[in-house]
Amino acid sequence: MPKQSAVVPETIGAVVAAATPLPKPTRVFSFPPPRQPTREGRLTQLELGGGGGAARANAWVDSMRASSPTHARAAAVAAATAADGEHAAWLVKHPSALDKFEQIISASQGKQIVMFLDYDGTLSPIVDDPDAAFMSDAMRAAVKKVAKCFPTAIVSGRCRDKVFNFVKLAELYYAGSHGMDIEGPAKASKHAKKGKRVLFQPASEFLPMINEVYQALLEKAKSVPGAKVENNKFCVSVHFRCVDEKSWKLLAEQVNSVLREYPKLTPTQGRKVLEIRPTIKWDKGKALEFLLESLGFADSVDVLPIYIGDDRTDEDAFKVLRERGQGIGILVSKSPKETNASYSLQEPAEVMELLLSLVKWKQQMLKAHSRG
Ligand SMILES: O=P(O)(O)OC[C@H]1O[C@H](O[C@H]2O[C@H](CO)[C@@H](O)[C@H](O)[C@H]2O)[C@H](O)[C@@H](O)[C@@H]1O
Repeated sequence: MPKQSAVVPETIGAVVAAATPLPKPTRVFSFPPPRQPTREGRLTQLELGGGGGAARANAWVDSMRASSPTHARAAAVAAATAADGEHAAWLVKHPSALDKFEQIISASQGKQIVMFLDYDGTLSPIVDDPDAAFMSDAMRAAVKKVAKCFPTAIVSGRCRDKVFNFVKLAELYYAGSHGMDIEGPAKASKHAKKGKRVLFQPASEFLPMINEVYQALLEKAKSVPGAKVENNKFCVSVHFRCVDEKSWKLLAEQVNSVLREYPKLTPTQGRKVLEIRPTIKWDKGKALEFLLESLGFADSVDVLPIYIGDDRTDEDAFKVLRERGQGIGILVSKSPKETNASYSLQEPAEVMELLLSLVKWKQQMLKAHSRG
């Protein structure tokens, strides 16, 4: 009986990565001090098929198939017992944040909680049409309450304006385009004047290139029924969700053919999506650090960042928290996945439950404090 295996982010990359150096990142910014980009979920053009053509595009399509819920479900039916065992073992390593609420609360003793929330799959359910990924009013109300208690930021792969139009809460900070477009606080920032919000866009020089690639991908995707191309300002998403699986390879090859002309762009795999972005050392993890610094917590031990996300790109943020040895990463997933997060939640409904529990706890603390 085949064992259902966790989806390892490096699946696509590992085979070719050994032989393929990362493309040289272009330096377009100097904050914070650059580190090596993570390999997780990031594909070089060669891995996508740019240097080897069809064989590597096949490898990528296989990876997307293996990680698609349809196939995960089929495998789960075939190996239900093994999968249950595996899930139980995974939950021991990444327990439910709801079950371990007391543990989370005790980690926050004497510290300022700062909330970081991914959007798609975390605050909103995954749906076929990316333009219809609305969050519920109840979720919005929960996020609003959270933001009254703790500084709160949305960190999304979406274009910042678009994610703002979904969330519609002016009191939050927003990092769009996988953190490449940040509207953050200026209070404690060295980047702008006191009291004002600042914009930080480390990939701004890529704007013309991204627009060009968006147009080219739009044109190419026309030949693949169901394909959708989304302009996320500093990156572009090519959606496979509504494409017949038989045509995934064709779409991957179309993406290849465009990217071959743009060595400064890198594809990353998300949930039935390929995200094309500038090859710079910037990601959701860097955005988290930037926002913490802007809030005045750069080297502080008195802060507890909590990051909740569901996707491979969120791993960059989980990794930063793990490396800092500070903060709590929570992965939203119904199935076992290789992750740097410490805790898990199954779906957006559980995210909402956790947010409301945090609000309730904070309100009780304030009440107790005011009573003396
Ligand atoms: O960082 P996120 O806020 O999670 O954004 C990542 C991508 O999310 C969106 O795509 C995903 O959600 C869609 C709507 O549910 C779904 O149709 C798609 O298959 C998912 O990949 C968004 O459309 C992308 O642009 C984001 O990059």
